[in-house]
Amino acid sequence: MHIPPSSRLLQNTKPVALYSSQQVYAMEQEWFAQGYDSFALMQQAAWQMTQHIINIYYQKQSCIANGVACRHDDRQPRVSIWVGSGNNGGDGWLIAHYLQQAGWQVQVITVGIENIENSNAFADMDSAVVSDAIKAQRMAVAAYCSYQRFEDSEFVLHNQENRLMQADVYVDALFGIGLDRALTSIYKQAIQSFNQVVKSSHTLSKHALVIAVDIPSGLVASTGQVFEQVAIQADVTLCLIARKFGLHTKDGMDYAGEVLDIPLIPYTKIKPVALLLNRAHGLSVRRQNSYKGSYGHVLIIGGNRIDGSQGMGGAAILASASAMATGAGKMTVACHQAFHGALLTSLPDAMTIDLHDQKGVKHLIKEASVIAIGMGFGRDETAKVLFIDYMQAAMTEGKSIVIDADGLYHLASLQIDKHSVVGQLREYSTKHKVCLTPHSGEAARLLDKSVAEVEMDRLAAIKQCADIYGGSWVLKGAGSLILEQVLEPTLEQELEERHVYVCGVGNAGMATAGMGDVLSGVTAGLLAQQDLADDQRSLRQAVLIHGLAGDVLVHQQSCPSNKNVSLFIGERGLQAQDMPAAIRHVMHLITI
Ligand SMILES: NC(=O)C1=CN([C@@H]2O[C@H](COP(=O)(O)OP(=O)(O)OC[C@H]3O[C@@H](n4cnc5c(N)ncnc54)[C@H](O)[C@@H]3O)[C@@H](O)[C@H]2O)[C@@H](O)CC1
Ligand SMILES: Nc1ncnc2c1ncn2[C@@H]1O[C@H](COP(=O)(O)OP(=O)(O)O)[C@@H](O)[C@H]1O
Repeated sequence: MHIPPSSRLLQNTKPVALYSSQQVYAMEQEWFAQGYDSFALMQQAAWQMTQHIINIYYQKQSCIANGVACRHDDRQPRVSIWVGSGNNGGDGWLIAHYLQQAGWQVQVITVGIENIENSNAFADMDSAVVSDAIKAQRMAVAAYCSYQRFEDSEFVLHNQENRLMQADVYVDALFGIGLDRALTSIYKQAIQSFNQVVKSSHTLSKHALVIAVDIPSGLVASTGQVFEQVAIQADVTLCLIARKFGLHTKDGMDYAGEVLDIPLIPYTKIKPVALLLNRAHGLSVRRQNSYKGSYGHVLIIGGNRIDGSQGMGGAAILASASAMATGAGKMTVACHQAFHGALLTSLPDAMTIDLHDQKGVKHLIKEASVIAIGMGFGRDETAKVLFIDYMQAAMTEGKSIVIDADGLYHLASLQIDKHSVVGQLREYSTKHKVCLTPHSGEAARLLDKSVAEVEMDRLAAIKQCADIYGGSWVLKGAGSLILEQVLEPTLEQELEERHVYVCGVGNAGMATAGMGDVLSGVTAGLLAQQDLADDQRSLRQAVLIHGLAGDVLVHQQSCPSNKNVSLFIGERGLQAQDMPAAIRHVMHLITI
């Protein structure tokens, strides 16, 4: 369900625990070890999903006229249920059975099932050798649910466009959490046909409903990966037992639709792989008796121009404007002199210094409370020397540090050189705040991997980055991941695995140049404000404020006061330069 950002801002939405497939299997095993029966659990799952399907369908069909619900269409709904050979398919067979009992017209399409048993339906039901999926299939077949094999050439050739196949509701029970590798061709074909059949069922006045059992088939529950962009496009996902990590990061966000939980088994002690965050921490109001020095001094080091190549002054401008928009007290920008004029035109509140004035910049590092380094910093050898010099100065002075973009590029190359700065940084980050903000391309370089490898398992990638370099990390992208360093941890904290957070806000309008510079600015701006509590100026708070600001710009209903503040832009055409105004707005809305 799309939650308007206003509710994210104002409601007390708790973090949602997210789990991997392996963890959900472990929960099931814990449950069965207590003596509970697996087929009973499947029946319970299917029964609850059936009730949801009926309710969702009629809710969609109904309109409220003068407070009275009226239906558009009184004929029995048609449902097409696509089942695979595993337990997800078992759920599908039982849903077919229950919906047929409820009077629905049911058609089951099987994929990857060789033999459908239609005799001795209840024989051997208790035998351990009969899998739950087979038991479910036997029940549905014995109840005369009609079914058809997808593999039958007749189906593939004639039925895709056949109007008889069209349904009001499509249920995807091909794969659940068992999908762990790229799809073989028959499944790929089946998923593509499913999406096509759904599309051809849509009419001008009616949109067929797609419901995924547990997770849309094609989407990997533990990673959010979809292979070759082939997955079921669901309107609603009925998520069984525990919320899957893959529904909220990467491709999951494009395929899952609204996610409804069906918990089935009570509380588990298994620690989630991540927590989904939708809401920023409320900010405390400022003391009236305060001055600019109370809110910190941010030094942005970036915005370089290498002779004969493109300039990157915009990166420093965007980062500094965003840091100021969070409420930082003072700002100095160390950028190439060529950009000082442009910077002061757009941000007269900032002070400037030449990026190459090493003595001057190092003096300012002493003065500043936070340095953010790397945005448009340049990647040549001279820039690398400056990077090392400024990093060492910042560490000597005990400053909070944000490293982004070209700063991360240099860090990766220093790791290859086995330069002492990397070790120093890891050690330093155990006592001081250091935030590193790569996207997957930058993370790949830092880990000496391909981008595809990082994307395949973003959770593993962010953990590896933190292990190698220390500090707090965000791995940017749809559903950014955040892993924060605990400063001077107790022995207990050291042993305990840290939480990874998933950012549940933000939108694809933010996939545009300069948005990362904005995030570094927000991160530095918050860190500078020492009147705020640790949670209020953490890296995850920065990522949330950044995402919420993007949402404020894209969703008109996002903030009640938008009527007066014309912030609405929409996804296409949103620019990084639009963000500071929205950041200010979010800062205001979350101040309590
Ligand atoms: N075990 C239980 O008690 C419950 C399980 N439930 C359902 O069971 C599902 C999990 O069932 P399964 O573990 O059988 O897994 P699936 O039904 O998701 O997958 C089944 C099979 O597909 C194979 N497979 C994986 N990737 C493939 C690919 N790319 N191409 C071809 N075959 C591939 C796997 O090896 C496995 O044999 C859950 O998602 C949920 O829907 C629910 O009924 C709740 C209770
Ligand atoms: N589809 C999306 N959904 C949510 N956030 C996004 C999306 N695309 C980009 N963003 C966010 O926008 C920012 C882009 O950063 P980055 O790729 O570093 O941009 P640049 O290098 O141009 O500054 C990140 O914080 C990222 O998480």
